[in-house]
Amino acid sequence: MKDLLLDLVMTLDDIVDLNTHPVTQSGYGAACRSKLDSEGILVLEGFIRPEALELMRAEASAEQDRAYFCAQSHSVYLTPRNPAYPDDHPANRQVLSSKGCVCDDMIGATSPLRVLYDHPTFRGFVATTTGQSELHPYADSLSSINVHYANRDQELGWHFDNSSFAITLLIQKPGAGSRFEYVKGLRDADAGEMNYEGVDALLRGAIQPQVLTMEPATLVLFRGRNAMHRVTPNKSDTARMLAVLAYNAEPGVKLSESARMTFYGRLN
Ligand SMILES: O=C(O)CCC(=O)C(=O)O
Ligand SMILES: [Fe+2]
Repeated sequence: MKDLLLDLVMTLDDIVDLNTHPVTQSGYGAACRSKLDSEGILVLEGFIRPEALELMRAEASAEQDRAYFCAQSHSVYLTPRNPAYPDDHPANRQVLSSKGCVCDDMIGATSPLRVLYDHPTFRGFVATTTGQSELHPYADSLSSINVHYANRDQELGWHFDNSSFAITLLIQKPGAGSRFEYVKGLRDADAGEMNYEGVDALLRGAIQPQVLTMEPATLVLFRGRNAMHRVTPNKSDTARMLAVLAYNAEPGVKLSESARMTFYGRLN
């Protein structure tokens, strides 16, 4: 029985197209790192093999009814209202985000998403590519692997991420809409430079963002801390399904309770 079970669990080789994306080779990680450093985004098309992708898609579809859906208005900076500025100032201007989320504790132990997330080779590749010496899962039971759903008219409003990098994997692409748009280097968070003029110009449509067209099976590593980005409304009846793989540079980190309540509707 145990052997039978082991046979059913996919290996890294089953999940990742290692011919196209040799994550086992340090030279590949180094090349990916220089691309991520120079462009702020790394797009690895066809990263997931078709059978593994189909398994991920079937699992994500099966869990969709249990997703926590929330709609919020928030500022581009994801910060509370700053009373020093008027409501229409870029620091306070509100945009809308609406999505469903399935948390880590609902992803099965043998899911290819979890095998990938936990695999030391994959983790080492992500560490090399992002320039971290080590990477750890979240210490809470919800935040490490998430699956996001966007149904018709659901969108992610313009924002900067708090985290230094994000890894996403598109599982299902809708028939129309859900365009990922971004402007790289629009602020310098660590220098405290918020670039209100640039943000205002983007919100007014005076700056045109870059558009990333991605197909299912594409792995994206993105530095969203200083790149303003959004996902436009889904304009079809096919849900957009996207996995987000989150790691921390240090062990023992939990997502804040307020963020867990907002995005997941629960703490554990
Ligand atoms: O859905 C995406 O492609 C991007 C997700 C994102 O920007 C986020 O979760 O912060
Ligand atoms: Fe983001």
